[in-house]
Amino acid sequence: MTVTRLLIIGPPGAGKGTQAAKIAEGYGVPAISTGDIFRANIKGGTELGQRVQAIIESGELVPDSLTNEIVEDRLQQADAVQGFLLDGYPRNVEQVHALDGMLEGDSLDAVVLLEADTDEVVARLLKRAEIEGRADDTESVIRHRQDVYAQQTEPLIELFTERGILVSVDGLGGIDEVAERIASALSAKLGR
Ligand SMILES: Nc1ncnc2c1ncn2[C@@H]1O[C@H](COP(=O)(O)OP(=O)(O)O)[C@@H](O)[C@H]1O
Repeated sequence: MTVTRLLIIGPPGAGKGTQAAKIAEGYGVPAISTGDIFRANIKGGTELGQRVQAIIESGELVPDSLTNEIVEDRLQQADAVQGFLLDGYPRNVEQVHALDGMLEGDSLDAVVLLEADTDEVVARLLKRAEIEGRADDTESVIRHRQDVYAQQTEPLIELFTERGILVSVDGLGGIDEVAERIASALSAKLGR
């Protein structure tokens, strides 16, 4: 059995969620989004949802201990044995180390960096806010999420480059155009 372990990273609004679903389908693995897990819990009014709601609405990161625990549980579910595509996790160096521990010596096969220019992504997110009404899609929270990304998540680019698994893709363009770019860059990297 070929196990495919992937990660997609990029600034808020780069289109990770949309592309994550397509990549996951292509490789026959589940797309696991920490943001989606948190939002589902907020919507469902669970204890976890209540704990994270204010944090997410402010654009801060949920504490690592809590986030790591959620991902560890999710990776133990049956559908993740053949691999997975992580979206939105790990998001800082501490979470990378936690994930390394969860994988017990196995490693990610590739990390897709979806590149997007700040002004472009702010415009996209404000447009999405009108349609989906995500509570963290106001302009000031969007700007804050971008600062958090620059400070905490951007350092991972160098880390994954050093590991030789980073694949950078230009996120500008139509959904299908970007999806094709990712698919060809990934298959070149993975050889499948
Ligand atoms: N790995 C994570 N660690 C901590 N907080 C997270 C993580 N993933 C998601 N979150 C929380 O959920 C929010 C939304 O994340 P996400 O859905 O990935 O959207 P985006 O990347 O567009 O900001 C983040 O701003 C953060 O508060």
